[in-house]
Amino acid sequence: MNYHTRKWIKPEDLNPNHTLFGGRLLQWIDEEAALYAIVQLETPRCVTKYISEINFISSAKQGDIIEIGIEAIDFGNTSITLRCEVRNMMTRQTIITIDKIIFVGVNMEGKPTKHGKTKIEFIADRLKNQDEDQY
Ligand SMILES: CC(=O)SCCNC(=O)CCNC(=O)[C@H](O)C(C)(C)COP(=O)(O)OP(=O)(O)OC[C@H]1O[C@@H](n2cnc3c(N)ncnc32)[C@H](O)[C@@H]1OP(=O)(O)O
Repeated sequence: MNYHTRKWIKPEDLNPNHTLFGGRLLQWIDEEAALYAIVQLETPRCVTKYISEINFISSAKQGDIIEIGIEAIDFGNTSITLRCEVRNMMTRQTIITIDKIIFVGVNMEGKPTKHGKTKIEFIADRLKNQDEDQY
């Protein structure tokens, strides 16, 4: 699991109960997962197809720092399945787990397109392969 993104909980992120608003967290997760899918599938056109059960385990309060973790668990023909875990860096508790977030790569008409990917790729390896192809 890669924890690429950290967020600092500010007043505008809170619910009336003064804890992190769930909708805000889901917005952050959807964007982070979309970016992950875009990088892995190497296409800027990825749409969220399916999000499995969402389990809010603990919360965060103003001033806390949280980190969003995403990993790819399956590659389909046109889809990629991700898993997500968010944790509170202050309390070290897990805030949320989502077992499946499925993105589909689409063409200009919004129709699913085959991506040809089968495993997680790292940008450094892609750059290395590009360099090797050049020389
Ligand atoms: C990042 C964002 O904010 S995106 C905004 C929110 N998302 C959207 O607006 C997407 C709206 N939905 C759509 O446009 C369409 O449903 C599409 C393009 C995603 C999929 O179209 P469909 O005709 O359902 O596609 P199709 O049946 O060919 O399935 C495509 C893939 O999705 C998977 N899929 C389809 N339905 C489901 C489902 N209910 N659950 C899980 N996976 C599914 C299929 O298994 C297939 O994956 P694979 O090719 O890897 O085997």
